[in-house]
Amino acid sequence: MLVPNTPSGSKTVRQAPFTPKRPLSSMSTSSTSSTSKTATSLLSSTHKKYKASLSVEARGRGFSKSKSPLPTVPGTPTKKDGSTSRPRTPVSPMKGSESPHLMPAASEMDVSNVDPEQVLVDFQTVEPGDISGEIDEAWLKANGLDHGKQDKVMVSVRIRPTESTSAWIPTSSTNSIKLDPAHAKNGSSGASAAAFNFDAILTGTPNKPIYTTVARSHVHAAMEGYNSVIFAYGQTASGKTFTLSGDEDEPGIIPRAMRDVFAFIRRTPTREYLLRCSYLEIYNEAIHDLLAPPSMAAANPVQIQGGGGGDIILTPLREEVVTSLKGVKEVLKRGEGNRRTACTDWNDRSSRSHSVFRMVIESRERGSGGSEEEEDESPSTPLNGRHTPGLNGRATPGLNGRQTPGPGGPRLQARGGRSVQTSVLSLIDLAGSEKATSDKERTREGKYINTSLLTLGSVIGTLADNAAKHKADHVPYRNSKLTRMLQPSLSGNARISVICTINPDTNAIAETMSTLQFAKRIKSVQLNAQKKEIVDTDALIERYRKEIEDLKARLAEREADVPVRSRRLSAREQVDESRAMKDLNTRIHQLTKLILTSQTVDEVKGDDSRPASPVKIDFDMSPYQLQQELLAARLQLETQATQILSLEASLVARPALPPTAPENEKDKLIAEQSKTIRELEIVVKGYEENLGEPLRAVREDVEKEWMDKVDEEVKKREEKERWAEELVKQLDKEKRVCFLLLHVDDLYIHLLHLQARVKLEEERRALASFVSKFDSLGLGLGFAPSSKLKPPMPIPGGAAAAFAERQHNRPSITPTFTSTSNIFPKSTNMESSPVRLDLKSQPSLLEQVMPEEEWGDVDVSFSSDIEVENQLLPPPTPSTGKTFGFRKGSESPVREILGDKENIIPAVRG
Ligand SMILES: Nc1ncnc2c1ncn2[C@@H]1O[C@H](COP(=O)(O)OP(=O)(O)OP(=O)(O)O)[C@@H](O)[C@H]1O
Repeated sequence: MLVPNTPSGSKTVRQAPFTPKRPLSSMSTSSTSSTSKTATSLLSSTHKKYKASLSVEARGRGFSKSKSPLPTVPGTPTKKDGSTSRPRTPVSPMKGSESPHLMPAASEMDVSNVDPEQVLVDFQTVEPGDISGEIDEAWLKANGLDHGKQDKVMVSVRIRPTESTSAWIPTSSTNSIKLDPAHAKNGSSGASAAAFNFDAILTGTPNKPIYTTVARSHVHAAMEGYNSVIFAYGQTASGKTFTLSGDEDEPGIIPRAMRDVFAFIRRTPTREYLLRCSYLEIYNEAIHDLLAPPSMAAANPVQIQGGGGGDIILTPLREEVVTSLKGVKEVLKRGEGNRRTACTDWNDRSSRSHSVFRMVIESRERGSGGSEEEEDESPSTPLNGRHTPGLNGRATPGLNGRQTPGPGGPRLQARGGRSVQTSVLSLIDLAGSEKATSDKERTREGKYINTSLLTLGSVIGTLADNAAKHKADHVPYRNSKLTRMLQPSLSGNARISVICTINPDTNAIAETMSTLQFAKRIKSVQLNAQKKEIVDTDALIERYRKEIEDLKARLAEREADVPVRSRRLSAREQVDESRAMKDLNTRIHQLTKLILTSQTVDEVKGDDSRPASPVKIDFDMSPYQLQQELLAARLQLETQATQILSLEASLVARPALPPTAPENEKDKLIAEQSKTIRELEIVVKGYEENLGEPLRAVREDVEKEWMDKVDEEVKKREEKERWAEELVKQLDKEKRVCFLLLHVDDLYIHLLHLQARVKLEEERRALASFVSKFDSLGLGLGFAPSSKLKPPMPIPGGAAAAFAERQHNRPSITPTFTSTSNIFPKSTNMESSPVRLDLKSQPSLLEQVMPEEEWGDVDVSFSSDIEVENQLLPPPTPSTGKTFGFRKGSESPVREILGDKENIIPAVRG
């Protein structure tokens, strides 16, 4: 069994997924492998627990790695977690945009925004915490591990720990590895059991020995002015990202290298440094700037342009100046957040792109700081109390005539005869070669990945052949973006260290064999890295002139070619073309200014350090170039407008999903919904065109025809309503008049009635006076009670008494006024017969309560009647007649019936 390469006594606590509960130290002691032992002893002296908080950079990716079990590899019968979580949508490269701190719109440390002279780092400015204390210099020297000085690519193999049986036998003493004979030709795989020899065979989980062995010398070479490239190559899930980035517990090569950079500066008091970082990825054969805001990165993929002498220019590529380890961590974190990773059949967070982290290191000797000349030349206040050496106004735009202009070019100025060294440290995490997966998107990515890796393989193969046979065959660098980008390094101008990661499982023998073949080929590539240094500042002007001429010639060539080419180019390519021309033009402009400025120091300094304004117009541009600029700007605006619209539409169309829903489900649903929306839009459009229009026309015709009729009907109805209203009003009026008439009738009858009474009263009085006269004359007929013997005899006052008696014996008479019509039928002559006898003794009209409302509008009241009667009648006298009282008791008038007539006598008041 393969054992992790952990030194005994090591305090490293991280456990490989395959060794869950056993301390690594105990495992190493139980090992029977001689190779492990060798490696263990080799590294034991350097192992201390790495306590630096480098985790920030690696957390995003490392977290899942440290927690997830070691994934199986292609060919493994069971897929990870039973395939339930597959396939997952790749993490969007724009993910970082969700987090504002991950994606600032523009970094203050963007190299175009800072004055390089103000961000120099030297041994005094390096924080003690930024220094790697883990490297034992003495141990390094003793073991002679400075492979960076060799002219060959340094090739190491790292074997990922496995829980199952390893098919490979590593021999650390000879740095070789071979297939277990049980699995060799005679075995199932059909592969050869021949041994492969490399610079180092590495096993185990700790990343520190890996850094020390395969990367540190190359990082130092970069600090000393050599271009250096370190990359990890291997099949998917073999441990490339773990090796380069690592995780929280085991920081990988990148974080360790950055710490080492600052440690190096701290140890080098004679120099000062300018550090710039960039981070990019190659995804599906397009290069994206991982430090640019996502929208910009998506709209402007990075282009590779060939510089003079085989150098390349990457544009537009953001470079961020870093002055501390913290700054590097932030840059790394931002870039990692934007990397494309996805869950594949074999790896939870498989890198779907090749990622390249670059650090441009410029340095120059520190000045004495005390000379008068330097004081004069450097009026600006030095950063962090340090003194910036004197300047002679010369920038260092080109190195050996081959230095790339634009991004990546030097910013530091060579001063006072002191040279500026420039080098680039590239740390590359390649995407893993893989078999077709169960997911379409992954398979498509896999094709791109495999193609570029194949191209890398054939480039390396040709280079190796050329080196072995002293040939100069064409190297197909241009067949992929990866090889095109690596061209300057692979063609010899860099120190290269390759870590080939392998999965030792028996089911991955073919892939591992292929990785080892690649490692073998690249081992034989011949390198010849040179330091890049500007020493002779006087010669610079000549170089500038030459470079200006070259650039002008290239520009003229392109401009001459434009009319023909622009017909063939797409809009996008035209934009790129105009951008490239703009770059050339800017460079010419800069260089021209620099030459002039060599005599006018202040002017240069001001121009050079000021960040370019985005709206600054370059009046030296030709009309054609300005037109191209305009076109490019317009196109960009249009693209952005379309992007905004489509983003808005997607936002609106976004279906409601529970916030807990996994990303892949959301994406899937959004995609489905967008598809449905598009289909519906097409259907609606078709409907509108084919059916909607005719239907609308028919509806309009019908509406027009019927609208008049409807109006007419409405008018008629309104008229009828008005007529009905009038009628109701008329009826009301008539009803009112009838009512009035009715009461006038009643009143009239009442008056007649009163007249009749007055007349009767007069008659009664006349009769009474006649009777009393008659009596006074002695003619009154009073009769004594009669008998048979005695006939009746007149007595004095007898007539009045007889009259009274007669009155008394008369039946009562009650006038009835129940209703006018009842009392006085129309046919009745009321004047002649105003009173009638009521033999049934019905209550008198005067006894009835007359409802006031019935009299409401008639100005007649009882009181007035009573007034009239009071005036007409004498004061009441006791009467034998029948009397009827009003309801008001003693105050009520008294009604008296006299014979056939009725009289009303007012009641006695008080
Ligand atoms: N030496 C190691 N010790 C412990 N765990 C390891 C080691 N190498 C890899 N792993 C684990 O294996 C898993 C896959 O590793 P990693 O993501 O680095 O593979 P990769 O080669 O980068 O894959 P891909 O090409 O798909 O991106 C991770 O969970 C990682 O933590």
